[in-house]
Amino acid sequence: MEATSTLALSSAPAAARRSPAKAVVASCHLRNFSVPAFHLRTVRGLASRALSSPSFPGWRRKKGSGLVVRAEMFGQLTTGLESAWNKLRGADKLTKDNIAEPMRDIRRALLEADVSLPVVRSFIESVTEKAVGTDVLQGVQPEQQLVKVVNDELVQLMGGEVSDLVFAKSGPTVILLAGLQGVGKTTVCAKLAFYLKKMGKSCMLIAADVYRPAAIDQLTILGKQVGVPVYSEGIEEKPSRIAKSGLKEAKSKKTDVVIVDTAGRLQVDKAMMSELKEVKRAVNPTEVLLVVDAMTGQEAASLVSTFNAQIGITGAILTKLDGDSRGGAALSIKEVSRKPIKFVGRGERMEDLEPFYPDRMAQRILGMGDVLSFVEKAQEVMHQEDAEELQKKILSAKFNFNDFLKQTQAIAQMGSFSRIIGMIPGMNKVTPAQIREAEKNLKFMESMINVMTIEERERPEILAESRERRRRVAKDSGKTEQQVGQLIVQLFQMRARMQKMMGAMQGKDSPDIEGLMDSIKAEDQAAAGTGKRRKYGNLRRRDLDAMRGFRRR
Ligand SMILES: Nc1nc2c(ncn2[C@@H]2O[C@H](COP(=O)(O)OP(=O)(O)OP(=O)(O)O)[C@@H](O)[C@H]2O)c(=O)[nH]1
Repeated sequence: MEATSTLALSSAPAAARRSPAKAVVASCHLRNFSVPAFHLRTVRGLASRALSSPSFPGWRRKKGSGLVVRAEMFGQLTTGLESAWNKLRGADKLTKDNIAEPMRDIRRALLEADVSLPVVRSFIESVTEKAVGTDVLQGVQPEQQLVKVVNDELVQLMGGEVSDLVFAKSGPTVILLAGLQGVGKTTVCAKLAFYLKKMGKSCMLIAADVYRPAAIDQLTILGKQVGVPVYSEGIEEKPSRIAKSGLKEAKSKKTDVVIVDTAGRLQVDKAMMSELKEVKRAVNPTEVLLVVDAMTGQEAASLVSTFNAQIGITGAILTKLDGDSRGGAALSIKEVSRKPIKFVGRGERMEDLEPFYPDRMAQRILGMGDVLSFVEKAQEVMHQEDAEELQKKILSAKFNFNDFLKQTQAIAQMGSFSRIIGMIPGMNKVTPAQIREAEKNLKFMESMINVMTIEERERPEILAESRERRRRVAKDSGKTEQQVGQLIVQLFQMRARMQKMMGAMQGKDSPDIEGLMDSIKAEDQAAAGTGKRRKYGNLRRRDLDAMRGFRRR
């Protein structure tokens, strides 16, 4: 990684505290990712939506106050590492003496994250050696230099490069999945098929878990859900025979990829291993992937070693990363077993399986978000035309409730809020409680939008001007008139913010929304029964003008 990118990365969290959306864009630019401009706008739009939401108190707290809450995924490790950087504040270069204490913090943070001891030892050794031996670059703070060394070493520790699935040169690619009970094997079968389908591959699932009848039903249901055929012969036949016959059928149907689900056990035992060996012999898989649960920490890494020694595997799939606040498994698997993590599961939904990118993971561990995954998710759910249309609307101050709903749905399709937030630099410190609150708030807003007429959604001005309409929306959605009023103000605030950002990005003068904010605050405190209040309900003339696209500014 170049020095400039380190600087960009290091400054991203600070910038994000001021403006997460800007930081996302800046990170993309500075790090020289070839992200198309309209996607950047989409990202900015999504981020600004979040910014405008009243549900992120941490994002709009007063100037100078810090975010004080912990990250969800890998939060413990991120916080531990932060204390290491802080110890170097004020130093002018990295020396053996001044990095001793930060290195102790890093060591402690890694051990607390359940990274295996030999891995921690060699990591600390290597970071120390590289940090002390490096000349501090002009304009780079020593703590930033250390962050860079730690980042590079974390990437190496997790395998350096992304490890892609290998496909057979001819005939179906066979992926054999193994793993202990309950780690998420059956779910991964379907998630993987869903992922491969998106790549344009045809798939078939083979139900070779004959010990748990429910596993066959579960696979059949999930197969239907993702639109992939499931081959099964019930529980009487031997798994190796089922796998062989399934493969024969897949060949006859010219299926690209066959995924074999096998039985799990509570712990490693001889019977499971010999059965797996038999299935492996029967289908000669291209990939043998061990599914492990991230929450088991370094235990997952030793399981990968054991399975590799006994049956020979090609890689691991790490599930339940969404519930793992420590990170020991992700950091130990490659180093301990020499086998790469190929995919990670980050939730229960079919779309919650992603390739494992060591560099992105390192950035998340360092609290710098995962801009690329965020952009990719946005690209998946936002079509180019939608993004361009949205941009036009933002520029002409026509962003309406339909766009609001569309974006809310796009965000929902991107996965849970916590995942999205975790991907934005500097935003990994939003608490789960704040995220839940945000989700609740969106639902609350949606319920009011759902009862609006088509015209009202398209032209929110008519709602702002008619107290009758607001009353009706309030009544139909079971909310108060004031809540409907607030929602309308919020939409216009959003317009204002988006325009402001667009203006800033294009070097134009940006409209001042502070006035609008003040008037809203004043409105909240205004006594009922004033002339203006009677005319516009709880909205004022100044708000309305601001809403109509800053006509008077
Ligand atoms: N939060 C979360 N839950 C997951 C993930 N992957 C799987 N699960 C859940 O874990 C539970 C067990 O998953 P299964 O797919 O049934 O596990 P299995 O390994 O096939 O279990 P056996 O067939 O008993 O060996 C289910 O409730 C899944 O929804 C993940 O990445 N995140």
